[in-house]
Amino acid sequence: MIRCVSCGEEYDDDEIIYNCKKCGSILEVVTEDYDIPKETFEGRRDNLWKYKEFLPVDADKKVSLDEGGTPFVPCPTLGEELGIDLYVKVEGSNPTGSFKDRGMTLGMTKAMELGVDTVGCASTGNTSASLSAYAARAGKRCIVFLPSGKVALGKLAQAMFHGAEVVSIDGNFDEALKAMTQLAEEKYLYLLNSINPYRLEGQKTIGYEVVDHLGWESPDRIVLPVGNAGNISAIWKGVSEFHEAGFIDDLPMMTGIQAEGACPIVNAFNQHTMKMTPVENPETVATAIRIGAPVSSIKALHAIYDSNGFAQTVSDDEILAAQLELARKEGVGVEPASAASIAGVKRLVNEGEIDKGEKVVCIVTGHLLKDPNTAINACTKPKEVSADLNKIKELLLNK
Ligand SMILES: Cc1ncc(COP(=O)(O)O)c(C=O)c1O
Ligand SMILES: N[C@@H](CCOP(=O)(O)O)C(=O)O
Repeated sequence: MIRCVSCGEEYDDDEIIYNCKKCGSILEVVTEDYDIPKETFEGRRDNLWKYKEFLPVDADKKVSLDEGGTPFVPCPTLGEELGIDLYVKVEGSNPTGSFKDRGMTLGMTKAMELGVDTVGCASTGNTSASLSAYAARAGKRCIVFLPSGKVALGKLAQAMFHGAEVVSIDGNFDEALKAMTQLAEEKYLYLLNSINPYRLEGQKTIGYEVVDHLGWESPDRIVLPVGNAGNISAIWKGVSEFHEAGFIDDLPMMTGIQAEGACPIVNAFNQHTMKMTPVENPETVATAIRIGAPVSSIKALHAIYDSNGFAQTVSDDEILAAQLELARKEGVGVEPASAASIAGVKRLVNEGEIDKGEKVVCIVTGHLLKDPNTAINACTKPKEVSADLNKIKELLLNK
């Protein structure tokens, strides 16, 4: 069953619907059976289908590239510097290099169940990269709208290479999503942005995996970048479900980080309101979260308020510095948006919002190679030398 998060109106699973017909708000899938012992998952392969009893599609008919089961990596150097117990959940290790694959395996499996022939999305890059791969796997037509000139190279290459029909929109992501949503409402295609509640059912497994990694305990805090605001909502749903099922006693403080130039959720949080006012011209180096009107703002703000969490901005300089630091001190390569989580943790520790000794899990959402241009621009150019050993030694000595 699907339910409106605002008025509670209920809809059947086989109805293709993105907003409540009664009040216009967004929808969620209702998990009905919590009577499953956690031992059920023991000995299963480490991917998100390990938790199939909590997923609202038929796992035997899944469209899958073996997503989920991503590395959970301690960060002792950064953690010690900050005085916290820090971990990163490396979502760049998913098949197309971002957490979106978790959503797409669910979304595409649902698309097959519904019998649709065309799928689509608007994207700042990763959603389109993922959808195009899963559509190729499922043999479906795929249409993606991208904001012209604002998509990182790796992501654009993926969407094109997997055979999506890529349309470059002369406008920002929010405008592209509006146009794509209208197409979906006219039943031209099945929309697989995160307004689709089945997408988020896949992404909630990040929350499942974090507590599973920690030996069925909740961390004190989960920190992640927020753009269209689906992921923070999904992870909160995941940990809340495992709490409801009795697998964990506590819940994490959900902490969302946005770039200073694209921070409608942080603005709402600072005003203690549920009302998100869109940012007209969002701008940030972290193109993945260059979003001014997040569709899941209601769910995200609930996640933050209900978990006693926090929302914080970081500057582009802080994002780029954190990206480099994570790569050089811990060996973990992530794209700029993902590094916003680390930049946010640093700020919140310095401001005393995160306590010393807290167990903090940052969700690093996408791989470094998604945005090679930004990575290369952050480094000094390689030195050039002929293949002469003496010259090479001289160069290395004059480091
Ligand atoms: C790498 C990356 N990180 C973070 C986000 C933000 O996630 P959400 O839109 O679910 O808030 C996105 C896309 O939106 C992304 O591609
Ligand atoms: N960063 C996203 C923006 C769209 O988010 P979605 O979760 O609603 O699909 C992207 O990669 O396109």
